[in-house]
Amino acid sequence: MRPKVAVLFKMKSKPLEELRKYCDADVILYPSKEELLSIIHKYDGLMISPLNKIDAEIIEKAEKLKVISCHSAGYDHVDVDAATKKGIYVTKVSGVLSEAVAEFAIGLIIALLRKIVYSDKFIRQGKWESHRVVWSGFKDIETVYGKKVGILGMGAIGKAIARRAKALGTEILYWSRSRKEDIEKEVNAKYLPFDEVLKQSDIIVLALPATKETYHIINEKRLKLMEGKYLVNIGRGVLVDEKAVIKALKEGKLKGYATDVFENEPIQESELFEMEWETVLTPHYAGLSKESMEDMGFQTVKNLLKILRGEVPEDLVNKEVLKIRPIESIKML
Ligand SMILES: O=C(O)C(=O)CO
Repeated sequence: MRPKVAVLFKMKSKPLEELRKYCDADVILYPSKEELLSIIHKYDGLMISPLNKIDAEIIEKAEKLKVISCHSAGYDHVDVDAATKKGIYVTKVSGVLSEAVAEFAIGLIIALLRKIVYSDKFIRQGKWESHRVVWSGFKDIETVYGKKVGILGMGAIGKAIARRAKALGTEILYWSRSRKEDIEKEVNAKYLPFDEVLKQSDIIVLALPATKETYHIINEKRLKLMEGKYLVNIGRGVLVDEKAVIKALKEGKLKGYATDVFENEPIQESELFEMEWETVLTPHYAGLSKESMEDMGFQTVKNLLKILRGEVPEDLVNKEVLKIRPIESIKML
């Protein structure tokens, strides 16, 4: 029997065609939790985006499920412990998104310091009455050139940001769980303790995954080390205590916050919306481009098919699952 797979996001057509060569695939776009709870028992495989939350309750009902293939580098939207206990393999994608996300991070940095988003709105609202309103009204616009950029998290995305930031004429400081001598050599990046990166950088970029250790890693106490600096987040919303960031922005302590990610997504209202000069906000799409989405779709399909063929993919997140349900016992293709 062909495996039955549910695709819960808008996947590009070519990878979907590839999937359909081997599996019966239902595309069910962003179902509610209730909807998912009522259908999950039918599926051998699940393909999801970061906006599809798969919690322990859903996993409990997933009687036949063997694999959850994430169409993302992050996998914090899946209860991986619950999946492992049930013998469900969880995979992510690696590499294919790094360039797209890094490019976006640089876009956020430039937009934040040069107020590009603010100015666009300014013109559209008919406020450009004279050159004077801009030249004497727009205060504290800063160049990126010559700044110190502190990158927190030096994985593939962090490195891709470092290369681009270097080309903008900045100095690179970084912290990561382990030293990355390759990037130190390549862009002369300086490895420092976490808090030193916060203290010594002008622009701090979060490129960390969401884990128990990184939850609210930028909190009220750490924001005190960041007075007069800019913060850019292309990791996950939960890396920052959003309330503390809002407070620091309101008090003029944090100079600006540009983020693609939020503590609760999709975000409908926030005090951040009112701070048009100090913030740049985008709806979690740093990885989205025609090129990256297709590459990512193929990798997500490849990971899923590998597991259904009884093979271990490189991008397996929960290696402990191999002891709970041996991979050979899955073989459906
Ligand atoms: O791949 C991910 O985890 C993303 O959030 C891309 O924006």
